[in-house]
Amino acid sequence: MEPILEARHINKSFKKPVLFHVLKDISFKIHKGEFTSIMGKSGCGKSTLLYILSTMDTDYEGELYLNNQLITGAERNELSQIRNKHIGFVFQFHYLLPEFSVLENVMLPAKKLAEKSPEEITHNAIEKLKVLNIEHLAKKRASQISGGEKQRVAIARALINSPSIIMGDEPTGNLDSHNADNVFTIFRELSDLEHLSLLVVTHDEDFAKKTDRIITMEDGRIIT
Ligand SMILES: Nc1ncnc2c1ncn2[C@@H]1O[C@H](COP(=O)(O)OP(=O)(O)OP(=O)(O)O)[C@@H](O)[C@H]1O
Repeated sequence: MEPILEARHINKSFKKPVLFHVLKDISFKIHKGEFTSIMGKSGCGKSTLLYILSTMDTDYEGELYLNNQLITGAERNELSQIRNKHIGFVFQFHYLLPEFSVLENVMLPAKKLAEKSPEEITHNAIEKLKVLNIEHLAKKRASQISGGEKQRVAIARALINSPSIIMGDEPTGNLDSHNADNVFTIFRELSDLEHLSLLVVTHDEDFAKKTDRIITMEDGRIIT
């Protein structure tokens, strides 16, 4: 099976305040429909790696492939287009625009991509809200909904452009156990039913144990 995402020999160093080799020869593949978690002690390099995998940081050595396309070395505009189209993000903090409605928040990445008509984008956004069982919140302002609901809106927003992969940085880190379980169940279904790939950095061992694979990092390396 072809990988959705492949990292080949990724190395990264921070130059300041002193030279620090933070990622050391990281190589792995993520296949279609695979639900993978990344674990490791604080400071081992998880967020730094996710930043590179998500194409936000281009200052590294090695190669990164998305859908078999080499994206290392791509120009800023091209990278931004690739990111909007193929990668969905869910963070610890939802970063919704509080004064915008739930529907408008979900539509934003599709408007940015500008490939579809406003009618189509609205239709797709409502479909995503249905998938996440929050259609009834469409007209509410993001500031008026609960933390668990906000995270579901953030997931709907991550899905709007039908990405190949969802990347999460501590997506349940700010949620109580009930809402964290809900997020896990949503991710599990996206993986099992929609064959979406998911790559999630987490400190939550219970969450990680239920994923298909755990990548464990230590001191900038993958150890398992
Ligand atoms: N811009 C930077 N300049 C220099 N050092 C940095 C920079 N960003 C991160 N680091 C260092 O790189 C190491 C890895 O940081 P990173 O945030 O990737 O760790 P992490 O595994 O995600 O930690 P946590 O679980 O606490 O979020 C840490 O020692 C951190 O202090």
